[in-house]
Amino acid sequence: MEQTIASGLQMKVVKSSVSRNISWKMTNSSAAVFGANPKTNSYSMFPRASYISSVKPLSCNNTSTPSKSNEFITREMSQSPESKPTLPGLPIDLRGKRAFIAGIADENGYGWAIAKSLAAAGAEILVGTWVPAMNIFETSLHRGKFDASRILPDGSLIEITKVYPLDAVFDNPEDVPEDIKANRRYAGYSNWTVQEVAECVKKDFGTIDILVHSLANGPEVTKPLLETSRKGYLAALSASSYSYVSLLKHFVPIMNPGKCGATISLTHNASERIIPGYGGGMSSAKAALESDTRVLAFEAGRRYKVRINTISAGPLRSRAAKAIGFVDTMIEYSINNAPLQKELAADEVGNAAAFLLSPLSSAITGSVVYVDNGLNAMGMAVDSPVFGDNNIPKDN
Ligand SMILES: NC(=O)c1ccc[n+]([C@@H]2O[C@H](COP(=O)([O-])OP(=O)(O)OC[C@H]3O[C@@H](n4cnc5c(N)ncnc54)[C@H](O)[C@@H]3O)[C@@H](O)[C@H]2O)c1
Repeated sequence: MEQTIASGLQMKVVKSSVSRNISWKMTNSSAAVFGANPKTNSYSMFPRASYISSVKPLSCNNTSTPSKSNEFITREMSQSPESKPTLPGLPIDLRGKRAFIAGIADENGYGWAIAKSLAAAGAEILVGTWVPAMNIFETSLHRGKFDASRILPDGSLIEITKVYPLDAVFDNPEDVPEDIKANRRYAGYSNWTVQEVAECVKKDFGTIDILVHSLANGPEVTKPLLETSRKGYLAALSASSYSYVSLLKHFVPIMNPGKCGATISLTHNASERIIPGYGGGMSSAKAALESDTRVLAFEAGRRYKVRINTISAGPLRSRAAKAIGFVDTMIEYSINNAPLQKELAADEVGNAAAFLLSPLSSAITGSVVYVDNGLNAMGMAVDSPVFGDNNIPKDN
């Protein structure tokens, strides 16, 4: 029996009448595979050596028909170098696309990981860096401090075409107060309000295809909401939510529409669940960001054919997260309680972002996409000491 399971891909199903096992054999060569590499437990969106010459389902002793053929394919990859691809597979191909990523100031955050995934898929990378962090970021980049983290899956180093100074709290020069103008950390930089940065990008490159908002700031994040000042609360919303509205307002008009005109932001589950310690109005800011994602998806979709999504990411030891003060505990909590018991890697968020910013997700907009090992789906902390030795199933 032969079945076509993907465009042009032919698969031969050989059924043994004795064992009822089913083996799958690729005819007409092989397929590029996305997902986890079973040997290294790492994740990749790149075909590399992921070509199949012969595929068997892992455990189908008691089944007569395979239910998830793609899963079988992904798990049992033959990495034989002799295997030659004759079909292109299903790549995340962003060659010829230009991305602007707001919110990179070092190699440890989600913005950097997203930049790497987009670059690995072929996109040109422009970066917006918070003005006070600009000097240290550019210096470190040029001195090679990030070189070890610049390596892409094919061995090349990510190239950032241009870094723009940006302060996403200010829309245009008229908004900038005197104390900021006089601040020595802003001295020497110009054109860093959102409107000016968009104008500079337009002048330098004409258009972009992809916009990433990977920034947040809550000056009173360590304070409980009940103790947060009005000023602190509004500052959190200004830097972490309205900044996305402002970026879209100024950048969407220079975005190429269609399947690749896409933007994402990064949110946190504190928007919809109580996360004690994520204070200072930051939970409110993430709730606003998620609500805005839906409204903006409608407006930008109708007017500009641009897609707007947000990734609700699990905990990562970024500079911003360390400022909150308990990110290690959050990581441990997630490992103990999430369906997938592993530490979330930044590139898992980067790869999900690349998908959401690629034509492969051309019908997804207005969505909150969870990339958190499934923690958001839990309704109970299975490691709670109140359960003691009671019969709570913690795993299978
Ligand atoms: N790290 C986590 O555990 C986690 C979890 C879920 C969501 N997120 C979100 O991911 C996004 C990226 O954060 P991260 O954790 O990777 O930390 P990060 O420190 O790498 O990124 C935050 C960036 O925001 C920039 N920034 C702050 N104020 C700014 C301003 N006014 N204008 C321009 N840039 C400004 C900082 O310079 C920094 O580069 C944020 O939206 C954050 O809330 C993080």
